[in-house]
Order: sequence, then structure tokens, then C-alpha cells
Amino acid sequence: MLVYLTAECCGYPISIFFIVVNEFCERFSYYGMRAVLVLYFRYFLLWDDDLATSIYHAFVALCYLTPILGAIIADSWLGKFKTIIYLSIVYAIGQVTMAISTIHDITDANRDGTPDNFTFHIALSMLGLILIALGTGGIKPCVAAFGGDQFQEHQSRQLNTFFSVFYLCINAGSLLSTLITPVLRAQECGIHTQQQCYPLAFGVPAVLMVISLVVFIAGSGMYVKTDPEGNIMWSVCKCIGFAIKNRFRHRSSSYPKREHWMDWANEKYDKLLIAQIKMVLKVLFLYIPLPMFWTLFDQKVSICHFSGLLGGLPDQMQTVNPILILTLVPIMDRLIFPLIQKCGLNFSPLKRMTVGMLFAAMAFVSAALVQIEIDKTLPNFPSSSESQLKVVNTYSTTLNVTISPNEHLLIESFGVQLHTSKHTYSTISCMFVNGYTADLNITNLDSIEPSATTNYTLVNQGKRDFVLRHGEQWCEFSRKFGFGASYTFLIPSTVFSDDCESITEVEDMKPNSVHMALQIPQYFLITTGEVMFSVTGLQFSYSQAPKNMKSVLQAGWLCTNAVGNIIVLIVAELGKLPKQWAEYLLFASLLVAVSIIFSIMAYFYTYIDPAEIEAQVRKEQGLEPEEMEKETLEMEEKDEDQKNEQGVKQTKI
Ligand SMILES: C[C@H](N)C(=O)N[C@@H](CC(=O)O)C(=O)O
Repeated sequence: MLVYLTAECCGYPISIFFIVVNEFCERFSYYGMRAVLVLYFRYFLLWDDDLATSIYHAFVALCYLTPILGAIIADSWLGKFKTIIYLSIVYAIGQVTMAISTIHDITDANRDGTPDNFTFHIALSMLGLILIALGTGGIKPCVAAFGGDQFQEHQSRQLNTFFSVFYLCINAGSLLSTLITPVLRAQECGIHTQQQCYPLAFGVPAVLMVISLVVFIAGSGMYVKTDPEGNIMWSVCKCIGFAIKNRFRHRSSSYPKREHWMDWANEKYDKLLIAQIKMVLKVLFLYIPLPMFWTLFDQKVSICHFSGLLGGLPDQMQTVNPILILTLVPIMDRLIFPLIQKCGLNFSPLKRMTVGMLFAAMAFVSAALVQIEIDKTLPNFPSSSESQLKVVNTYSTTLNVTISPNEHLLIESFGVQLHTSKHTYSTISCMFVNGYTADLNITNLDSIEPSATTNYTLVNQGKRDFVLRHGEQWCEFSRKFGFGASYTFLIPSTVFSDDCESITEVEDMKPNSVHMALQIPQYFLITTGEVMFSVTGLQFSYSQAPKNMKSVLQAGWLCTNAVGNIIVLIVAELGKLPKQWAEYLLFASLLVAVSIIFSIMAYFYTYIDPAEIEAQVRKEQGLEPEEMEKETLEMEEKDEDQKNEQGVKQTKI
């Protein structure tokens, strides 16, 4: 028997060090760019909110669809190593293109600080994003599987730990970049005019992608590289096609049934290939309900936005997820899972994934409960059959207003009756009513004519200062704004004589009184769900795949995420339920239903050892043990030559 001993450290192949560092840099690059992408769409390309979020989700979906392409290239043509290198180059070019597209000076001929040719910037950034999606998605299934390939049979415990460490690196990269790139964007830079520094915010991720590539190449001499076995995907497609055709040709009941529909390919195709396809199809079938998890997961940013309880800083809120992952993965791996095992419970991978889905559903129930609390602080908005009227009395005494023969409103001097405006709850807005006898200028606002009002204007939370001006006269006042609130300021004619003292503040909408701590459970629940679901899914997809289709199954796993994102897009298009909490509960119920279906499917799934099945099929095919040994010896000699060339330390036992 031949066993290879590659260079090891603490039981782990040294080569995986390069792979996890590569993953860290690549995820830094990806998440760093993603953290400022919507801001770039909104404030550089000046797209509206809907277009910006749609393109963003479409891009994310594309990033999770391209793994199929990467897997086909790797398993059928170039092998994982070369695929990672070539597609990383495409990825780095994409990041550089994206960074260049954000330099406003390129088209800012009149030097007013805004680009003059938006078409150029849009075209370049879309090209950049397509290349990034191709690169990041293409290498994604290959890197995880390539990492797995570095382990020998006796290192199965280390292999499981590898996937956890791999996930930790993903999240460390994501955490750092999500913290850093928004800060870089907030800097000012430019050649002719100083603007928000998008080139730096996108440039740093581009540099990290180049570093990621260099690190991966640096480990080149240490890797275990498996060559692709011909155009495997084409053979798989032909084999499945033949099985379907052959089954159809023999549909009459006079033909004896076969154990599996793929057995109808027996006449023409190798039994080993058929066995391998069966393994892959079994797992892919199991993945059908999984996109629902990602549909909820990918909306987590929205559930975190809803009340803006942490001061409405969505960019920074995104960091809560990786922070929790970095804490929870070791706790689960070292404490919870061993404890469950010690209690004699079989917490198999598919059970973990089911529990992960239930945790995500609970996160949405928790979000719904918080939303109900928030809704209690909201004013009653008119239904579709009602309307509201707001009357402001700028007269000096109480007025009696008749709206219809039977309805009278008494409005005190400088009072406001009824509220009509509905606005996003996660913001603060205010408007001014000018009761002064002439035009007024207010800080950051257009001037207001006498007896006119400003529109509701968004302001930042906390204490804000305003300066009112009319010609040489001015006065200054400050107000504290509570989050989620809305105010009207009534400016009387005496405003300058009493130094702004007489400005009346009317609270149209109360500030948010729901405590931010109420958000913690939903973060905790969704991230616990992610650890159970996603880390386990990654390991499961590797362990259940035949050797020559590891990347393909990783791609299948990633596709569940792509479909989840596409569902988010469809849901956004179809519109929303009138009550936000009802929407959260609907999603939670859907995920519970899906997890029940998944648990039933999982119950009928038998875990396999692909290598064992392959050996068994070979044996059944009549390959005598000596022949198999000869075949193995030939393969291993070939491998050994290759590794000796690469200078890897190998020992024959
Ligand atoms: C940052 C997320 N918590 C995360 O770990 N994402 C993973 C899984 C995925 O989204 O496919 C990743 O970026 O690989």
C-alpha cells in the first residue's frame, strides 16, 4: 500500500496555509467591493434606490451562478489549480477596471466634481462587475475543493476543521473589508476636484485580489494537484441524455424495471461513471429546497435596517454577521457539537442543516416581534379609502376650521392639526413653516417664502444646529432629533426679535423608543443558523462528491445561494405585504415548511463514502485486485514523478 506524506504541521498539510490566506484576501476583496457598491450606484452613478438594489442583487446572483462555469472548467479541462490562477487573473482585472470606473476626473472635463459622461462610467463598471462575477464565482467552488484535496485519508478530522477554518477566514476577510472600505470611501480625493474617494475604496480590494493571487502561486510547489479526467461534464450530460432516451424507448411495461433510472445508461456507459452521476444527482436533488434559506439570509441586511436602532449605519451593521461568525464557529466546533456527541445524539450534517434553517426562521419571527413593537409607536396612517389633512395655523389666535358640515377643528395659534406624511421609519425628517412676513433662509435648505412650508427634509440623528437668515437679521437654534421621528417647526413673525426663542416644535411622529438590544436575538439566531447550515453544507458537498466531481458539487451548493438571491429579486418586484411584520412571519413560515420537507428528504438520504463506492464498482466491473493495484500503482507512480518534480517531500511506506 502506498501512502503519501506531504509536508505537514500539527497534522495539517502546510499547503492549506496558502489556501486559507488566499481565501482571506479574496474575500476581503469581494466583500470590500460589495460594501461600497450600492453607495457607488446611488451617489456616483446617481441611480435611484430601486435600480441600485436590483443591480446589486443581480450581481450577487451572478457571482453565485458562475461557479458552475468554474467547476466545468476545473473538473473537465484545466484542473482546479490552473482554473484558480486563470480566473483569479480575470477577477483582478475586473477589480482594477471597477476601480478605474470610479475615477470621476476621467470624464470631468468642466471640473465641477461630477462625471460628464455617465455612459462611460456605467459601461466600465458593468464590465468590471461581469469580470469580477466570473472570477469570484469561477474560483469559489475550486478553492474549497482544492483545499479539501490537500488532505490524506487519515486526516478526516483535520479536513472537517479545515472547512471551519476556511469559513473563519472568509468572515475575517469580510469583517475587515466591511469596516475599512466605507472609511476609505469617506475620504476625499481627486485630481481636479476633491470628491468621495471611490477609487481608493475599490482600489484597495483590487490590490488585495492581486495579493491573493500571489499567495496562491507562492504555494504552488506544495499542492496536491489532481488532473481532470477528460471532459467529465460532457460525458455526464451525454450519459444522462442517453439514460433518459433509453428509458423512453423502453417505456412499455414489458421491459423489466431497473433499480435507478440512470441504470438505463448501462448499455453504453461505464458503470463507474453511472455510479458517480448517481451520487451527484442524489445530493443535487437534496439541494432543491435549500435556496429558501438564502432567501431569508440575503434579506438580513433589510431586517437590520428596519428600525435603524443602532443609529442607522447599514454599512457598519454588516459587520455584526462576520463578528458573530468568528465567535460562533469555534464555540460550535469545540463546545456545542462535541457536547451533543457526548450526550449520545447523532447530530448528522443534514440534521445540522435542518436545525440551521429553523434558527433562520426563528430570526425572522424575532424580527416580526420587534417590528410589532415598533409599529405601536407609529401613528395611524390613512387606509386606501381615507385621506388625511394637515392644517397649520399661523394666525395669532385660535381658529375654528370647518372641513365638512359636521366636522370642526379647533387649531390653536401656531398649532398643527392632523398629520399627513408617511415616511421611512428609519430616518428623521423635519419641515419648516414660515410664519414670518418675508423670505427666510435656513441652513442647508432653500429659502422659504412667507406662509409657505419646506418639504420634509432628512436630517442626521442627534443635536443639530440651524441658522435662520433674512438680510442682515439672523438667529440660531438647535434641536435634538430622536431616531425615526418627524418634526414640524413653526416660525412666527417675531422670530428675530426674540432670538429664535418663539419657534414652536411639533412632533409629528415620535422617536423610536424600542431598545436596540431587541435586535440582538435576531442577529444571533440568523448567524447560528448560518454556521449550522452553511459551514456544514460546504463540508457535506465535499465529502459526498466523487473525486472527479468535487468542484461540480461545490458549484451546485453555491447555486442554491444564487437561486435564493433571484427569489429576493422576484419578491422585491412582486411588492410587499402591507404590514412588515406579516412579511417576516410569512418568510419564517415558508422556511419552516421547507425545513420540514428537507428533513423528510434527509431522512431517506444514505451517507456515502464515494471512494468506497468507486472501489466497489471497479471490483464488480471485474477489475481484479491485482489489476486495481496495478492501476493504482501506475497512477501513484505518475503522481510521485509529478510531486518529485515539484519538490514535495513524499515517503513510500
Ligand atoms: C460573510 C458570510 N457570513 C459568509 O461567510 N459567506 C460565505 C458563504 C456564502 O455566502 O457563500 C462566503 O462568502 O463564502
